[in-house]
Amino acid sequence: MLRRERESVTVGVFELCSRRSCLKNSFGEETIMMLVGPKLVGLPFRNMKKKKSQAEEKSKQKGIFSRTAKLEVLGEYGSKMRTLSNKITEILLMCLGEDFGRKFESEFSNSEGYLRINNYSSPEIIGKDVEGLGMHTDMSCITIVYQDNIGGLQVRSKEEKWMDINPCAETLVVNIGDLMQAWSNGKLRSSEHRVVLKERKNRFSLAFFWCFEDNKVVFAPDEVVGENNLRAYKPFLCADYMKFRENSEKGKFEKVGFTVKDFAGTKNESSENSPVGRLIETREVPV
Ligand SMILES: O=C(O)CCC(=O)C(=O)O
Ligand SMILES: [Fe+2]
Repeated sequence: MLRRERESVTVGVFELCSRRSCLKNSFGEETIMMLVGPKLVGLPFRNMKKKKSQAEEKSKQKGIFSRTAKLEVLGEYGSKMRTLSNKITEILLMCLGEDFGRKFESEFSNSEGYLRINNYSSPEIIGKDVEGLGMHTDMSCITIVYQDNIGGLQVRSKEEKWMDINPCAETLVVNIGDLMQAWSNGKLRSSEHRVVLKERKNRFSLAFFWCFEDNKVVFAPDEVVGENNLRAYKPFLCADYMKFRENSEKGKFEKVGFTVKDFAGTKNESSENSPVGRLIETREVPV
């Protein structure tokens, strides 16, 4: 374990986010359209009591989660995701350098998880590239995605080709997000991905975003940058990057002008070609 287990957690608000007009949630009930971004669509998995009642109240008003049981199942799922996120982070740190797990675990010890239910309603027309979720990078350190068996998640390769990440039983997809890209000085690359709807069926996924706390200053430690590398990102406050992305409609899906590189890049890109990045940016992890 990377760090002490946090207090147990129960609840979050789980809402739809999609560029399309998806109006039902995965339970077939009314769903609120929300802007993309973990901070806008979910509550962190903590401060449970107060947040839980707020969430239930809000859910009742909107006709979502009429039964507490659903919240509890999702809460349990979120709790497992927290544990898994810690383990994955530890492995990533180990990939970056010897003993980095022990040295830098504290940097991630106040991270928070946000869970989002994505419900893509069946497209009216199907074509090659009907996007349920346009190309984007996640703002998180890492994201753990569960997708149902419909398929459609794609990741963009270095050669700018879309590759299918096919659903696979008992398998989760792990994406590196922008915060980790900045913290690792570009050694771990935030994956560009999207969802295309290829079938006239509802598609459902759960995305768990593991993010630094709002007031964390994101800054790659010298050892992570490495003696012979230049620093690729200026230090920035996590919350400021979230705002940068969320405050702009374009920032949610447009790659150009709205990446962490645009926000905090120093134009020193030498370390961005590190072999580590592309190899572990997206990987399926059996659980
Ligand atoms: O629906 C999916 O498979 C991926 C969702 C996603 O990329 C996101 O919510 O950021
Ligand atoms: Fe994503």
